[in-house]
Amino acid sequence: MADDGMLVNFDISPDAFTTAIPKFQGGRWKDRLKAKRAVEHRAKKRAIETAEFNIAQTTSTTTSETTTAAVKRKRGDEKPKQKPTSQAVKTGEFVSSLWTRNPEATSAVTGDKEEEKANEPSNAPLADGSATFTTLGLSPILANHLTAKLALKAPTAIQRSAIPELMSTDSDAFIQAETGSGKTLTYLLPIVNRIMSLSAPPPSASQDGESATKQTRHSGLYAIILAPTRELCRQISTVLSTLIHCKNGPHWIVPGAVSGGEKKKSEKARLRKGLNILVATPGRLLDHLQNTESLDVSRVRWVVLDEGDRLMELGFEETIGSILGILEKKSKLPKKGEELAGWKSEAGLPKRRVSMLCSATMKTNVQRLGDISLKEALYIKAEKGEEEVGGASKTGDEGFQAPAQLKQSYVVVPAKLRLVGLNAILKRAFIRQTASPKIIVFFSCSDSVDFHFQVFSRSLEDDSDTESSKPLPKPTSKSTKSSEKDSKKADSSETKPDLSEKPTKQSPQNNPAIAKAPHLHPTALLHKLHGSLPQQIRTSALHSFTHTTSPSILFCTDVAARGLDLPNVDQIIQFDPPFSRDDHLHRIGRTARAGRPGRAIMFILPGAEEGYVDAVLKKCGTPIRADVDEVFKKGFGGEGSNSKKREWEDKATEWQLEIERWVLADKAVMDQAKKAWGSHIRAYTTHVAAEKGMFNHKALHYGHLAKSFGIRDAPGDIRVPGGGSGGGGKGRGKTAGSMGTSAKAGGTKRGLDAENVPGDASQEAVRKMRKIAFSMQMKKGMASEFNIG
Ligand SMILES: Nc1ncnc2c1ncn2[C@@H]1O[C@H](COP(=O)(O)OP(=O)(O)OP(=O)(O)O)[C@@H](O)[C@H]1O
Repeated sequence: MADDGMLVNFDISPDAFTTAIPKFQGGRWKDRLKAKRAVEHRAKKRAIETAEFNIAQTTSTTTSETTTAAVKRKRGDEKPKQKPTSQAVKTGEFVSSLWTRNPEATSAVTGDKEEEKANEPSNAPLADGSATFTTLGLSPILANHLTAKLALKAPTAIQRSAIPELMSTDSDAFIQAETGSGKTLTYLLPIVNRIMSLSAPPPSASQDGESATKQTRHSGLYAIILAPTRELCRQISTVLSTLIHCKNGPHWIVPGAVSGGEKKKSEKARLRKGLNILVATPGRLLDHLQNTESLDVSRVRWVVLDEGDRLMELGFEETIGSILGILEKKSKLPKKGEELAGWKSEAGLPKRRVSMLCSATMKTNVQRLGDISLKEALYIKAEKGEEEVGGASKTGDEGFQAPAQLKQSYVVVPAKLRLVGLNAILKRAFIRQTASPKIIVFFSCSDSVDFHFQVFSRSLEDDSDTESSKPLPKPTSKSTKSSEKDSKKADSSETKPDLSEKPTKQSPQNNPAIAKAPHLHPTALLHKLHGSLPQQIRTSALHSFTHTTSPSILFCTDVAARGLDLPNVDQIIQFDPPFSRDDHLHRIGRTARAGRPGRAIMFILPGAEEGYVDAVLKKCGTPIRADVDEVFKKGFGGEGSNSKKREWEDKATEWQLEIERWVLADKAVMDQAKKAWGSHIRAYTTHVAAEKGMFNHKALHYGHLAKSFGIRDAPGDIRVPGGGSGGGGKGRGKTAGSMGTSAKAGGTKRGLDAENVPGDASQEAVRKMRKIAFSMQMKKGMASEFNIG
């Protein structure tokens, strides 16, 4: 039987409800009440179990339309003809079947060609011998360090195109290359090499006895690198320090980071001590430029804007404009034609301040950033070499693809089956890979990350002597040692990098963002990352995900989508769709880096969302459509074919019911599930206008979606904690369309609640977005569509 698509249990044993509750007489009233309640509780529990049992029994049976129609509740206020006995389960609560009333996919299955041979890598180091680090013009010390110590055999295509140019030019540059192609080294190597040259003896030294000028951390701040997130700042600082601390290298160069997440006082102290290269988030840098007197920017030669489009999306345009204005004002670089005493020793550096903009994608906003930060810039691209910016064909982003070796796929999964689908895909990944896989799963909002983290890290039924009850493994000895070494380095020596956060501050054992996932794999470690987590927890979770030797999964929002270089990620799962084509490219770009293989799969709802395949996925590669039945079959195991009873359907149903019971049993979990459901819907409304046709929240089936969060209540009965009713209307099968705007009104939108944006970036960006959104709302009288995830 069904209610607008929900199979409701009418087949519950009459005993469950008709068993008379005995009258309790005698004794104290408290004891009588206790005994009565115990009996009522047992009766209720039995009813739920019977209901679930019946559902499990009927899942594989096709429910005939005639039967369902007879009991289908009409929309609107009309009462159902037959009062569902499922009220015994709980008023407003329904146990619906997973396998009925699901919309069908409209596109055809391409087949499960996942094992097909991958294309040749497009972002790998060049294997044709056309270039070495030495032929690019780098000093033998650096070149040797790259090959011998860092085991980089050859430059990548973008490095070959850009490094020789950046070694000699005083021109601004826009560097564009696909994800994982080594853009960080592309801009860092020329900067470090040219600063290094300051301490090398001048070419005339042997004849006239001139020696190199002694350089120290006080010689000047030569380069500023701006990145949108703290994680990225930290990552760039680490790469920088590995370059500087090479044998016979430029040990006097001191890099440092100011990106928030620690006391401003300690950042000020670090700046006062003197730095030669500074990595920063824009907000924090502007703050120091305005308030830290000891920050001397008069000799800055390079300003790098890494992840340019993301900087713009986060609303940093104004901040960057102000930073560039201050740098211009405070600069003491000789003007054109001027020869100032004391500058001769800096002959190897650019004579003017050079700006560089890096991005894997190029949207209009990056061009806008180029307009405010670049002058007569070189456009450097991996394939075609450098050309002047401005050619129409070079500025479109249509040509930008995912790395060629990345195997892309999608699976069309109806809303009700999303949670079991995720379980199946994760299990399948562990079955497929014998070694320790690393998997990243992207969600649209932090509440959803939190809920799913709880689902997959819940303990086993009897976990007293199972793996899951054991403490988390300590980080590998190698990583522990390196962390210790890092902290010692940063603390002890003047010439060592000043990384602002140490992963060792929050040990994995007591980090709430790291847990075991015993249901997926006995030794799997589950991590979570989103902007609402404290910085130390985020840093430690990322460190654990990167260094653990156990199978490892990361549940995250788009905070991990850009720039992060997490080694050896095997698979990306886009459980929630990305918010733009660029987000898609950046998310899947966390795998298949520097020539490594990788795979990415995206969940798509049947219907309008399938339009995303032609509109976006096919423009970024050649995606195949995975067979959803195969996914379930492989993930849950068991026999079955389309004509016979499918064993995996029963297994998936059992699993889903277990989750629903688990959600029901604990109010905190239930609240989390409801919050996640509400936030998921709100996030869905923030897709960019151009994609609204495919991601139309009015077409969402709230009831089916609730099931995928383990919630049995009808949408109208779901009270989202802190956000009122998620539904706004009564009825089980309400779609968003019939619910007006209540889902939006329930709380902050995805883009405005800082969940995807870390640190001071978040605060600043969110403040701005709120301001803009507010003024837009005032103008339009409606919610605007900001999307800063
Ligand atoms: N020449 C090289 N040979 C081998 N590996 C390299 C080379 N250059 C860089 N790498 C490695 O490639 C990985 C990706 O580099 P990087 O993070 O700079 O990529 P990216 O182009 O900035 O990517 P994204 O656009 O995603 O930020 C890093 O692990 C880096 O160490």
